[in-house]
Amino acid sequence: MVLLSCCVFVGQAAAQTNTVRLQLRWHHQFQFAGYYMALEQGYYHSAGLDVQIMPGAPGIAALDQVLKREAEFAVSASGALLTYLQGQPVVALAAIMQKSPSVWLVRADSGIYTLQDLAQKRLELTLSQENTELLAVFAKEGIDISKLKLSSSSMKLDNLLSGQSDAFNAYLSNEPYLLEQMDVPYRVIQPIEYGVNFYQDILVGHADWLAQHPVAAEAFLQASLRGWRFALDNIDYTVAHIHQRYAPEKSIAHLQYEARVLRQLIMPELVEIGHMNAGRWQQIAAMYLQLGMIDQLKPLDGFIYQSATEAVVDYRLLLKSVLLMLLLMSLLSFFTLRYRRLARALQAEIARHAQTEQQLIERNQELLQLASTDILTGLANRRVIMQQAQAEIRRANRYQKNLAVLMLDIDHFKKINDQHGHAAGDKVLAEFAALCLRNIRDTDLAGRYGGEEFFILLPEVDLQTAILSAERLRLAVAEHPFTLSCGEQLQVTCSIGIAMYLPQQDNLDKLLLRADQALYQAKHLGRNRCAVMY
Ligand SMILES: Nc1nc2c(ncn2[C@@H]2O[C@H](COP(=O)(O)OP(=O)(O)OP(=O)(O)O)[C@@H](O)[C@H]2O)c(=O)[nH]1
Repeated sequence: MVLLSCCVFVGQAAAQTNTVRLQLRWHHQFQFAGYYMALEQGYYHSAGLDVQIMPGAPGIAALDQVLKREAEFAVSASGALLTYLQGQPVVALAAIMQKSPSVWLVRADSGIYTLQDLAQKRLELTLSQENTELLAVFAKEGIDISKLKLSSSSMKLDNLLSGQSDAFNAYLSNEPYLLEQMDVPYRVIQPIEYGVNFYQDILVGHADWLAQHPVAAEAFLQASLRGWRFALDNIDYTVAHIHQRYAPEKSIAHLQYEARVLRQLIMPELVEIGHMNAGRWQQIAAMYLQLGMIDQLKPLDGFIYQSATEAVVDYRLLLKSVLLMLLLMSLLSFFTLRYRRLARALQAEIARHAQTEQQLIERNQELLQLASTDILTGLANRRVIMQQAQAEIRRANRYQKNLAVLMLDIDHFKKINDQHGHAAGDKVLAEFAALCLRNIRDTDLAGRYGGEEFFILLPEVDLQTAILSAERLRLAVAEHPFTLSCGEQLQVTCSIGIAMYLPQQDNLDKLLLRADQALYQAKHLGRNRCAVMY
């Protein structure tokens, strides 16, 4: 809705045609090239403006024409600020020349080299507020202006050439060329060399008119600046047009000279054409105060043009911003979707990796289990039970704890295999292992030593307890009915050798040997019994 109304507003602004008069400050020449080109290139027309460009002439003060409402705009000088400070409703819209072309022109044979040299000489000056910088520079150098020998300018170089005047207020882009054509050597004394640097060729308007026609004012300004950009980018074309259409009395070479000099003063490569700096205007105002041309300073807000159609410009900016925002949002959405898709894919990949890792861990655990477990009985295998025995020996040593071991062997196991088959033997072995586990403590460790031989570690158990445990185990086996798969039940007994770890003087081999000897003794004594080897 806002966008729609702003478009309508802009459209209306362009649809109206305003007649506008521009008063130049001098005869037609390249000095006003931008305005001619804005007209010739149709920039004014596109902006809904019907522009009439009026040349200046001796006796016509461009700024006065605006104040008298004889023109809507004028090309004036920095002196326009003085007019404003004196209370006139003048507004500066743009400063075309960043450096002023106003200079004192003297003959090379005059013996005049400095501003001080000029102080005693006869000076030809167009006495207008537009030329105040040529006087300001004297004041800045501490030279009393009231003592200067000023005479009103003849506007021609004749007096300078004949010696009736010593210095002539000239435009850097104009009179020097004429002297060069006449082969008259000359010198210029520029205010800028003495630190006085006024803007020059200021596009000004009447404050009231600007307030009443904000859209037309802004359109005129922008079209004019566009015209200037075109003119400076196309000097040959512009010069030819000015020569043909406006200033046939000026040669192409003269216009080219003018264009070259003014381009250096406009400085389009360094400064945006028309740029005005409030601080610099303040300095110019301060100089007027120093010269006694004004009593006091005042804010320059009313003098420096502020686009009253900023709303229009803002709407355009808003439109651009909204479009930019939409573009950014689209890009953001695109990347967000893409990111989400990538994130999902990444999450799936991570989950897949985690699952694979888990499977690997489980597989490793299985392998570890397989490597450490006896498959038939589920007990620790010989390698593991021996490692555990070593660890328990170290612990018993370090903490001075008891450690008992039991070596178990099923009696006449060969017969079981022989009479009932190897599978039946396996079943008995598995059931025997389960019986062992059920009859030892959680802290005890059981393993298959090999064949029908088993090994049990009893940490922190003294001999008495070891004997009781072994006996309990033996009885449990003897009383347990081992049931074969065919349903037949077997009575199985076992013999158990008991040995105690002897701190400081024992090792695993010696301990095992004693347990084995005890087992041998138990077998030898008739089986189904326990024996101890000390
Ligand atoms: N079914 C089965 N038999 C095994 C396994 N490991 C060893 N054996 C058998 O166990 C029997 C052990 O016999 P022996 O060493 O003569 O001892 P025994 O018959 O138990 O006699 P004593 O130990 O003197 O009471 C052998 O026949 C082995 O083949 C096994 O994993 N499964």
